[in-house]
Amino acid sequence: MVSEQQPSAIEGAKVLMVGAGGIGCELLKTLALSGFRDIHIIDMDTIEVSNLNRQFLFRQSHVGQSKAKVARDAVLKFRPDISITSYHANVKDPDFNVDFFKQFNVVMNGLDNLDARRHVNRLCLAAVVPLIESGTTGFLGQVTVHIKGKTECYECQNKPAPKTYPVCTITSTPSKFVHCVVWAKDLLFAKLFGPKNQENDLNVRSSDSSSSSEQVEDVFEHKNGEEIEQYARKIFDHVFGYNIELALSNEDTWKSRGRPRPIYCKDVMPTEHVHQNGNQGRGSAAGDMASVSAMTTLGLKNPQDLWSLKENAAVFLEALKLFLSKREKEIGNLSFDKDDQLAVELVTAAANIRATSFGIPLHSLFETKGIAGNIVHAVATTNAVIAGLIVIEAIKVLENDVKNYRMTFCLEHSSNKMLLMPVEPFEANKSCYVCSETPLTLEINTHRSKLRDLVDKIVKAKLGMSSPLIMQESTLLYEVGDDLDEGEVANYAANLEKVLSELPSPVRGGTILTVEDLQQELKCSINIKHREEFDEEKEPDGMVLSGWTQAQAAEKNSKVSADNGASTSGASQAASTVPEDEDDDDDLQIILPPVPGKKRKLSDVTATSGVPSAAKEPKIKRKAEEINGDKDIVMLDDGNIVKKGEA
Ligand SMILES: Nc1ncnc2c1ncn2[C@@H]1O[C@H](COP(=O)(O)OP(=O)(O)OP(=O)(O)O)[C@@H](O)[C@H]1O
Ligand SMILES: [Zn+2]
Repeated sequence: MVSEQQPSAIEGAKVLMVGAGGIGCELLKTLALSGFRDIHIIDMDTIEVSNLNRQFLFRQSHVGQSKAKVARDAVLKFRPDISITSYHANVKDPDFNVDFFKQFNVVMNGLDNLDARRHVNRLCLAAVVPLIESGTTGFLGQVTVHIKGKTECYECQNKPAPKTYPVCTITSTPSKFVHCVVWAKDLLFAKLFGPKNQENDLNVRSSDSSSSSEQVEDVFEHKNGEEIEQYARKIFDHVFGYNIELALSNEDTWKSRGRPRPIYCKDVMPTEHVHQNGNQGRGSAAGDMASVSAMTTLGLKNPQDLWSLKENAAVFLEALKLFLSKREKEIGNLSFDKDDQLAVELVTAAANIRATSFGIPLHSLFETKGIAGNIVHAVATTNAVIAGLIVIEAIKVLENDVKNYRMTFCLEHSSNKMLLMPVEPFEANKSCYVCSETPLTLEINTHRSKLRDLVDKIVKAKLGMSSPLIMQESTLLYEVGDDLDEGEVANYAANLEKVLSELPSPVRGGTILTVEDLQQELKCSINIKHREEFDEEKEPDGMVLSGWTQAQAAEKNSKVSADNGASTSGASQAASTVPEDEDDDDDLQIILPPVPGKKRKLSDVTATSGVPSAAKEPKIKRKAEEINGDKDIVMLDDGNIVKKGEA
């Protein structure tokens, strides 16, 4: 595929890479060795020891240094004649605006989170710069090409929602270890260390009891003067003893399942023992967060060991006490982080104690960390293959070889003897609010919901805007920015706390709001529909946004997620999730639909001057198909590789 013209197209190109991690290191090396001479690279992170096994441009001595800079320096050693510009920064910084993006011929992502990917997608659309997007998860990976007016944008297809579990399985009837981990991480950890007064299903469970809800609140509150040891034991007894007794009192639940066993602290962990082996502070100097570890204090060394119930109880109490004594300032603002040793220790111990109650096999800290952090171990070879494919697509883009653009999926098991599946890019989704002007509809209780709810749950969380501006006709209701004067800041802060119908320019059913992010140059209209009631389980946000294709992952009466939000290495577009099935195994599984359907060619898209016509082009893109008569090549339903049973 090398042609006479390639060298000049490549040599004259100015390209931007975002992310210098697993894919990024491979990509920078491949770009440099393929003849690219002007490469810019943004990464906000510093090098960690855990990166060294696959991010081969980095060495032990680089730990703590900027990834973008070290990657640049490493590649310049073997290609000193080219220009590499590094930025140790977040791609969402305002400096990287549309004008910044306009200087590049192509942008390539090697990111690990949806938020940054969406942001780059919007800037590329606004700057009209081609984007090559990528992701890997273990052996799975994909590379997709997004060019305004020619292909779909990164957000034309919904991204899979994280796997969710029915609330009652997590709070009352766990049957797998993952249920205990989700309980420990999303309910218990969040209740102990997250924002105060949050609605939490631990409360729901407890308030089913005859005790007043006031008493329940008191259990988690660490009162002034209450000894840490006493507090830790009280929490233990409440969540592993009392709450299980409560669950048992609902006889109907246990007619067809094994009854759980309440576990009280005194039964497994006599007071004297805790005092004797308790927090002796070994290796956990105050102020040095990384070394605060219950395992270290208790002399437990191997993270792959299975702990006994007694050891789990000791770790639970010790970890809780260490949080209260050494990390007191963080309490109220913590969310579970797989890289936080003490958090993983507490969650492992809590999940194992709960698993013991329910007769579920116990797991080591190493295994629990993988489950809780949604970790799929990175495969260096997948990253290398994906980086190679990115460069191949970048070259086609630079040569305007439109007919040969491909998205390529990298599979774990061959399908029709193929491990790499090239697929013609899809046309843009006409109802995509990002790359088309389709208005959205928001059902909301305008008498109850505040502007803050709309900003946090819809504009930021769903629409992915970081610096939003909200307008009702010509009245600005909300805006963020450095250039606001004090009066404006106070005015917008006051608006946030008002219910929609009581805003200076009231928002009611029939109102059309304009929501805009100036940095992303993205603007969309939201038609407001007033609705009185929402189903707490199915519509936990108390509002429903529609107007473009909805996420397909089944919500299944659940708001408890198995994912902590940011995927690790993120073959986000390829990796879908499935609703929980009690019978599913924990293997990754790729689901290929039957070969069907009509094929859709990119040439059809370009033939309509970049405006795909629904009449000419039936909706066939979500089906597997043959391409160019090659029967060995199929594409995936929804462009998704479905990972089964991963949590
Ligand atoms: N908003 C952002 N701006 C700049 N760089 C980003 C942004 N978001 C993510 N990145 C970078 O993208 C890279 C993704 O690389 P990778 O998936 O290998 O993750 P990692 O953090 O290096 O490894 P792991 O998550 O497995 O510990 C990281 O280096 C990360 O710093
Ligand atoms: Zn789109």
